[in-house]
Amino acid sequence: MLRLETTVTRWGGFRLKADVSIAAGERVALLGASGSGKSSLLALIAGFQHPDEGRILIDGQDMTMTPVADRPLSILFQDGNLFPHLSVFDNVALGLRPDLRLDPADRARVEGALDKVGLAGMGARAPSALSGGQQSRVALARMLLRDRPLALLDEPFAALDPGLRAEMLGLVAALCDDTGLTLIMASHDLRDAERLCDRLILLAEGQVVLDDRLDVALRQAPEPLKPWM
Ligand SMILES: Nc1ncnc2c1ncn2[C@@H]1O[C@H](COP(=O)(O)OP(=O)(O)OP(=O)(O)O)[C@@H](O)[C@H]1O
Repeated sequence: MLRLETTVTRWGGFRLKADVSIAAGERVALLGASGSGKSSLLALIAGFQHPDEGRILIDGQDMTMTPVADRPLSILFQDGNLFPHLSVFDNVALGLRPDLRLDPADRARVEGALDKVGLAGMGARAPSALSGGQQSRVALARMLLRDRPLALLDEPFAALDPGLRAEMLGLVAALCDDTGLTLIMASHDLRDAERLCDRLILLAEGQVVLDDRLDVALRQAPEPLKPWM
């Protein structure tokens, strides 16, 4: 579903190199120290940045220079996912109709998505009237409606307490099970990765230093992973 064909990207002294294939339905955790290149790699896949060398293929199509909006993916960041001046309902509805022109069937789908993430009846509220966990759920409901086959998550729940974080990761896992979503999640936390992902890519200084099934990596505990265990 996704192939980074020897992409090389340079920013000043930093060089990010990736040669990675991800199959449909895989759930990949991108782990690495601060500054190792996790967000940069996601930005490359999303199309916010373009590589200096190599190609990015999605479903066999060369999308190296394709604009963000034309790539078949949705993105969830740690914050800044919601528009503060729009209601919760409208924030979710944007996933379906960016112009917010909704017919009754669309409105029912938005209500359905809110229901699915446990926010039924909260559509009229402003995002500021929700807790951090609830705000994450709104962003997740929008992702659900966007219905794109590839989801990029950049430490989306890092600001939440451990209980809520586990709950949100469980919700995303259920969503993946339901829809066969392919997922790539940047994280600092191997335990978070374990809750959701089946594959682990470890980055260090812009290079992939480990790429394996998560359960195998946890069992074998190779040297580069030891500090994370
Ligand atoms: N557009 C850019 N312009 C200049 N430098 C950039 C740009 N994008 C990324 N970098 C550099 O790339 C390096 C990797 O940063 P990146 O944010 O990808 O790391 P990270 O692993 O996501 O870190 P963190 O866990 O702190 O979010 C940093 O040195 C950063 O300054």
